[in-house]
Amino acid sequence: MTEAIQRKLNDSAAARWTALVLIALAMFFAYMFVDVMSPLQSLIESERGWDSGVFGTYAASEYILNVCGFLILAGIILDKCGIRFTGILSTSLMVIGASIKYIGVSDWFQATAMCSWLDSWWTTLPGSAKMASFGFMVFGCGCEMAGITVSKAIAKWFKGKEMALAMGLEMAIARLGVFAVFSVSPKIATQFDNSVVAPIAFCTVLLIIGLINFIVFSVMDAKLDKQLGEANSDEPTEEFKVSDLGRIFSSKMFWIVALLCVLYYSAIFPFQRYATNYLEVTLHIEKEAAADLFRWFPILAMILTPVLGSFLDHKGKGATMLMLGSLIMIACHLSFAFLLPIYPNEWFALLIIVILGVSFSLVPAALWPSVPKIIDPVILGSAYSLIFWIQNIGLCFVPLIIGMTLKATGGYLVPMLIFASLGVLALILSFALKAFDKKKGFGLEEPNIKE
Ligand SMILES: C[C@H](NC(=O)[C@@H](N)CCCCN)C(=O)O
Repeated sequence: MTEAIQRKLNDSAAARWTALVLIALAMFFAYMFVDVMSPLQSLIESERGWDSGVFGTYAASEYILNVCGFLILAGIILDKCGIRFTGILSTSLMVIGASIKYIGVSDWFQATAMCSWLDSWWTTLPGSAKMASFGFMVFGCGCEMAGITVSKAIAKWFKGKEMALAMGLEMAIARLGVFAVFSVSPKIATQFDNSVVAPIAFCTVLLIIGLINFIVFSVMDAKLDKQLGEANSDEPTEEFKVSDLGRIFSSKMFWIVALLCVLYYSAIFPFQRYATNYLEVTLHIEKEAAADLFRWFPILAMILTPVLGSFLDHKGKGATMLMLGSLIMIACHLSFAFLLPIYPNEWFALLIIVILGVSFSLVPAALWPSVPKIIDPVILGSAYSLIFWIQNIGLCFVPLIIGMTLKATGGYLVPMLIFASLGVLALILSFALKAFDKKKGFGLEEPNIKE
C-alpha cells in the first residue's frame, strides 16, 4: 500500500521514456536548424551574395552571445526558475531566433527599407546576413540553454535509473538530426525552385513542434514535482543562490571536466566543419563524394553512444572511457595528418572516420553523465551551463585559428596536428580525472544502476 502511494511518475518506464522522447525530439529539431544552411553554402552565395567570409561570420554568430556571458545567465535562470520555465523559454528563443533568420533571408525582406539600411554599414556583410546572423545569435542562446535544461531534466527523471543510456539516446537523436538535415535541406531547396528560404521555413515549423513538446513535458514534470513533494523525496529543498557559483569554480573536479570538454569538443565540431574540404584535397575527390564519406561519422556516433551509455549504467568505467576516447582521437587526427596523405584511399579514409566515430561516442557518453556525480543537484544547471560556456569559447575560436593556419600554411598538416594536440591535452586531463576520482571517490568508475 505504502509502495503504491510512493510510486512516482518517473518510476514508470513508459512515463520517463515518453518524457525523454519529448525533450530529445525538441533537441533533434534544434540540431537540424543549426545545420540547415551548411549544405546550402553555394546557393546562399548565388541567391543573396554571401561569400565564404560572410558565411563564416554567420556561422560564428551562433556562439557569440553565449560566449559573452548569456550561458552563465542561462544556468542561473535554470537553477533559480527550474526546468519547466527554462525549457519553455529556451525553445521559445529558438523559435524567435529562427523566425528572425527566416525573415532575414526571405525575398520580401530584401526589398524593405530596413534591409537597405542594414546594407549601408559594414558593407562586406549584406543586410540579409546581418539579420540572419542576429536571428542565429538569438537561436544559439535558446539552443545551448535548451541543451543544459535537457541535461538537468534527464538527470532528474533518470536519477538512479538508466541515466547514461537516456543521455546517450538524447545525443544519438541529436546526431540523427545532423544527418537528417544534410539529407533533406538540399532536396527541399531544389523542390522549391532552388530557394534557401524553404528549408529554413521547414525547420522553423519543426522548432514550433519542439516548443509544443516541451510544454507537454512540462505538464508531466509538474506532476512529478508534486509527487516528489508529497513523497517527501530526497530532492534538495535548499534554494539556489548566485554565490553557489563560487562552489562550482572552486571545485577541482569541475575544472578538469570542463577543460576536458572544451579540448575534446574543439577537436571534433570544428574538425567536422573542415572535414569535407580536407577529404576533397587529400583524396582528390569531388565535394559530394567527400561529404558522402564523412556523413558516416555522426551515424556511427549515433548508434554507439546509447550502447556505451547503457554499458556505463550497468558496468561503469566512465573515467576509463574518457581516456580511451581521447587516445583514439589522437590516433585518428595523426592518421589524417601523416598516413592518409601517403595512402590516399577512400576505404582507408572511411576506416579512420569510423574509428573517430567510436571516439565521439565514448567521450560524450561518459562525460555528460559524470557531471551529476561530481556536482550538487541544486547547482547542476549552473555547472552544465559553465561547462557549455567554456566549451563554446573553444567552439568559437578554434575554427578561426584553424582557418588562419590553413591560410598561412596552405595545407592540412598543421591544422590536423593542432587537433591532435588538443587530444593529447584532453588525454592528460582524463588521466588526472581518473586519479582524482580514485582519491576522492566520486564514483566515476561505478555503474549508475546498482544491480
Ligand atoms: C551534448 C553535447 N552538446 C554540446 O556540447 C553543445 N554545447 C554543442 C552543440 C553544438 C551545436 N551547436 C553534444 O552534442 O555532444
